[in-house]
This record gives sequence, structure tokens and C-alpha cells, in this order.
Amino acid sequence: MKLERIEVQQLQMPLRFRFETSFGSTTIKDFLLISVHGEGAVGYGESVAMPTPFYNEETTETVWYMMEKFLIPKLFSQPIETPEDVDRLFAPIRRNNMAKSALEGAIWDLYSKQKGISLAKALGGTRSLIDVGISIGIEPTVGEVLQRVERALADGYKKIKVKIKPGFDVQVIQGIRERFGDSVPLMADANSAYTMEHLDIMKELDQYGLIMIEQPLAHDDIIDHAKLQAQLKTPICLDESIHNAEDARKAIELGSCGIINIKIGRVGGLTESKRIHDLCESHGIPVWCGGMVESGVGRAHNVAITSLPNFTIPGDTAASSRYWDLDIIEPGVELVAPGQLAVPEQPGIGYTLNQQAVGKYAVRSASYRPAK
Ligand SMILES: O=C(O)CCC(=O)C1=CC=C[C@@H](O)[C@@H]1C(=O)O
Ligand SMILES: [Mg+2]
Repeated sequence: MKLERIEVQQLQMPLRFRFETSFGSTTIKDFLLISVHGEGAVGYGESVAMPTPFYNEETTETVWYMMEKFLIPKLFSQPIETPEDVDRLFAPIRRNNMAKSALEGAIWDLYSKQKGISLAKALGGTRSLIDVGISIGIEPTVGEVLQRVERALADGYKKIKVKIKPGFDVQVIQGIRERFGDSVPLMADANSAYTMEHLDIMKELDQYGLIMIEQPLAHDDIIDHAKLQAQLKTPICLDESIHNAEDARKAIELGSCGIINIKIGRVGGLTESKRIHDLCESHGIPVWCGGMVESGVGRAHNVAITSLPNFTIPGDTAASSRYWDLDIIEPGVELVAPGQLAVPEQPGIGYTLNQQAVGKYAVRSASYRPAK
């Protein structure tokens, strides 16, 4: 694969709603879009790092810095035949997974375009339709969460995830169960807002038939999660604690979780996502694709990875139109049936970049070329 030019653009896209979690809230999606040009094709990737280091340690700025100083020079330093070469090339650099993933994802897209196959196919995907769920943030009142749940159920979303935090937890779940019944596929995501001191709350949540409780304890923990899991019938799902397949192996061995949320950016790219997927499959641990409020580019990558066979639980990849008045891809990622997305068959991510929309949201850009 000949890489001729890499473009990094910082985009700021207004969200259609305020998204609040236990660690903060946002109305503007501030992120980096990567375009890798080679042999007449362009591959696209998205950095899912946020402007602030509260979900993980990376930010829009650290991602840019790591790309410019280390990752892009490495990409230009030696020939690349496949996206797996990129994974090997980046391996000596510690962490900075979202920065690595944005570039690696763009190369996967470029690679599959050059081969004339869909990204899903290049990754080994087997599904042409995927079931998806929706992630509902913390709202000022339980009543407002219930309104959002009602709309999501009307759209047919196959899993309802609600964000919880101490003081806004059992009453939300109880409210949803009372209003919509026990058969709604429901889960809660705590984004590390609890400790073992909150065991009584976890035990209360355990009574509501949740599909899972996501990342209740510390972002860097798998020990207490194992202790907690032993006391709950509801499976624990790990998100923040898993950065690679080795973390997943240790968590599975310890019994820290029954389910793993794979976020491509958090684990450093599609190659590592596949590794975690395969490892979990061999241990009978189901996985699902988490969301990071992606623009259409990241969303398209999520759709492609979700087509792999062990993504048996609907992920957080809701439709573009839920988030954006105008997405940066055409067409947007939209439901083709209640709660279902189609996996594109066209080469690469299978969506075209809307350059006008990119121009509208871009606030900064830079171009990098290999030294002659
Ligand atoms: O709609 C989406 O893209 C999912 C959003 C979502 O749940 C999350 C986005 C970003 C950080 C976290 O709050 C979170 C999650 O932890 O899964
Ligand atoms: Mg989460």
C-alpha cells in the first residue's frame, strides 16, 4: 500500500441533544477526522477521543500530538502491506489507543477500497444486517429518561442502555420497568461511578432483570469487579477496564465480567478489536460494539466490526439522524428496519464523505507527506 498523504482535520459538530454521563456532559462533538490518500483511493478514520480526559486519558489535542510526532512518521517510515502491519508498527508505542485507532481505521478503509471489498468483508464479517441499541444519557428527571425510552422503543431499538450515577440509578431502572415492563431489553452503564461501598445499590439493581451492568467500578479495575460479579446474577460488562486482548483474557480468567464492550478506539483499532472478539468467542463471552457518539465515519467502522459473528448483543450504534442534523457521510447510517442497520457491501466503509459538511464543521487541518 503506497501512502501518499495523510490529512488530519479537527471538526466540531453540534449534537441534536445534550449527552450527559456520570463524568460530564456535551453538546458539541469535537474530534479528528483522518484521510489517508494512496493510489487513487482515500481511507477515512475517526478519533473518538473527547476534548477532555474524563472517559479515558486521551484528548483531541493529545491525539493530534501523538499522530504528528510519532504515529504518522512511523507510517511513512516503512512499507505497509496490510492493516495488520500498522498494528505491529504501532505496538511499541504505549497506549494512546484512540490516536492509533484513528489512523489504523483509515488504513483498513483504504486497504479494503484498494481490494474492492467492503470493510466488513475484509474484517471477516458474516452478517448483512445488524441489530442495534441506543444509549440514553442522564437527564434532569426520570420522566425525561422515560420519554427518551419511549421514543427509542418506537424506533425498535433492540437494547436500551441508560446511564446511571449515584443518586440517579435504582429509580431510573424501576421507572422504566414500571412503565414499559420486564421484557424491555434493558441495561445500565455507570462509567465507573461506584465502589464496593455501593454493594447494596448493585444488589438492588440486580433485581430488575438487566441484560448487564456496564463498568460499575473503577476504570482501571478488574479485581473488585470479580468480587462484585461473584455477588450478582446480572452479568457485569467491562468497558473502560479493557484496553487490549490481554486485559480481556485476565478479566475473563478472574471472572470480572460476563460480557465485554468492544470500542474500536479504546482498544487501539480494528485489528485488536478482532483479537478481543476472537478471544471472547473462544471463551463463550458475548461482545457488543460500544459507541463514542461518533460521526458517520466512526459509526460506519462500528457497523463493519459488528458484522462479526460474536457480536451477539446489540451495540450502541444508533442512527446518524439521532445525533446530527447533517452528518459528514452520505447517506447517513440509518435504520433499514426497526432497530436494524444494513452492513454496506460497497468497497471500504461503504459511505461517501460529504465534503461540504466536513468544510462546514472543520476548524483546523494539516497535511502530512512522506519525506522524499
Ligand atoms: O451513543 C453512543 O455513541 C454511546 C454513548 C455512550 O454510551 C458513551 C459515549 C462516550 C463515553 C461514555 O459516556 C459512553 C460509554 O461509556 O459507553
Ligand atoms: Mg460505557
